Amino acid sequence: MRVKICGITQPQQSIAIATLGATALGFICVPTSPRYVTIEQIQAAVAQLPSKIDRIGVFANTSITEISQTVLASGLTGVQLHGDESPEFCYQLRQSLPQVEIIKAMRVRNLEHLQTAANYTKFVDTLLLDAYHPQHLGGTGQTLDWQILQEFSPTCPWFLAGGLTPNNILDALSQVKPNGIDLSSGVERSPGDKDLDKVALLFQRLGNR
Ligand SMILES: O=C(O)c1ccccc1NCC(=O)[C@H](O)[C@H](O)COP(=O)(O)O
Repeated sequence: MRVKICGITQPQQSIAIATLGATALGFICVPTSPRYVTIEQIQAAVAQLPSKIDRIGVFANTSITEISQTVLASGLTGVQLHGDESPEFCYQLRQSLPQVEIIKAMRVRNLEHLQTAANYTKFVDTLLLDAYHPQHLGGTGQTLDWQILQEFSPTCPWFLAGGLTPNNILDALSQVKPNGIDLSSGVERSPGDKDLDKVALLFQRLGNR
């Protein structure tokens, strides 16, 4: 199973988290986020990472030009779209960045909204389901209603996100079967400062999953 730890801001933490078992690290490229990192900070954080670790830039409601420039300058291997991007936008982004993984995040409000995920699967590599919050785009610590996800089986791989912690991860995975999980505030001391003890506990609880 893929494990993405999102909202990395410190180079030493990126190496430590990869060593503990993360398969992907997420870098927030949304300027209003307390976890925002510049291109230079991403370059520093990925410089020493083994090449097998996916480096995902998280963007929201920005232009294809800005995303492409950031990806090319910082060596990101994937883009996570966390705003209100349309399927058409995902298609256009794929034309600009054909080698880069495109992840569309859905901030799930209800079952009806979840059904719109099917509109994206032709144009993206991966979906990510996060909790909806009226004021904040992500990193909120709010959990999804896992019960409504029990039947969710899109035609592309997907990540479960939203309020996951070392304490609730096994409960979540007993109810839903995603291809990957994504955690941010549940393994943090404060926004952008990851708690390596919590990250270690997460991987201990995950065992060989
Ligand atoms: O984390 C942020 O600050 C953020 C800001 C704007 C857009 C997206 C953001 N995070 C996206 C993520 O992938 C988080 O890992 C995801 O929302 C889950 O967060 P959490 O509930 O804290 O585990």
